[in-house]
Amino acid sequence: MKRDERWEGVYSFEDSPFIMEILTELRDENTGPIAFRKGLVKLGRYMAYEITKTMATEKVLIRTPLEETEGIIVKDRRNVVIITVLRAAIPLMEGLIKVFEHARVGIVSASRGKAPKFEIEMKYVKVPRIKAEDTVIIADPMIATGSTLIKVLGEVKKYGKAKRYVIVGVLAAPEGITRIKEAHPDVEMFVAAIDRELNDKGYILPGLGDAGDRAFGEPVKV
Ligand SMILES: O=P(O)(O)OC[C@H]1O[C@H](OP(=O)(O)OP(=O)(O)O)[C@H](O)[C@@H]1O
Ligand SMILES: O=c1cc[nH]c(=O)[nH]1
Ligand SMILES: [Mg+2]
Repeated sequence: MKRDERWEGVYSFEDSPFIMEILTELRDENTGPIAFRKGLVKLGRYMAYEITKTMATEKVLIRTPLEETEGIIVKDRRNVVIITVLRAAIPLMEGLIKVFEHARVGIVSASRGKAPKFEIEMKYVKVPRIKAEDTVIIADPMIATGSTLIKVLGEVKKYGKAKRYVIVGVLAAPEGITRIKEAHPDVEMFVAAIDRELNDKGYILPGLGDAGDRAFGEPVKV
């Protein structure tokens, strides 16, 4: 895990060869939907494992079959709310919940309109009560202009004040990170990698394309 000095509380996993190998497969245009979804699940799992290193632990006394000894529990692992941003976060959430198996889960739909406005349509919001001891993990693989997550965070914060707000993503553009940190300075961000820039259609470069379409197929209008 590597802190990015351009912002407070922003981390990438560019120092992890294994996470970078999974990301390489996701970026590759020859990777089909089955491997793409599996890659997102894997990234969710391994990034969640890394994030447990930032969580509070507590000493516990237990007995082995032979004697008493001291161990630990990752206390905050038990107080997690995962917010899944439809569509592309579904496989990422599947990976995250393997590590945060106690998590309550909120589902939020968000669909980004076209450039230059990138208006976010949010029709479906089902979020559990958020408590003071909770770590709220907002899962969205792609952080491009940041508009989606700014809106999602604004909505999620209505459900109670958490101990931590943590975004988990795959790729982020610098523009999006800056906008999110300006709107929500209390948010931490963990992404596999921070890419170069956005193109004029709001896609991350070099990126991996449209994560939702690559995972689930391109939707059509009827
Ligand atoms: O940072 P932003 O500029 O807001 O863009 C990021 C959002 O765009 C994609 O969702 P999209 O609207 O394509 O929906 P989908 O997941 O259903 O494809 C992606 O999954 C993010 O949620
Ligand atoms: O590059 C991008 C930007 C937004 N959403 C995506 O799925 N990909
Ligand atoms: Mg999409």
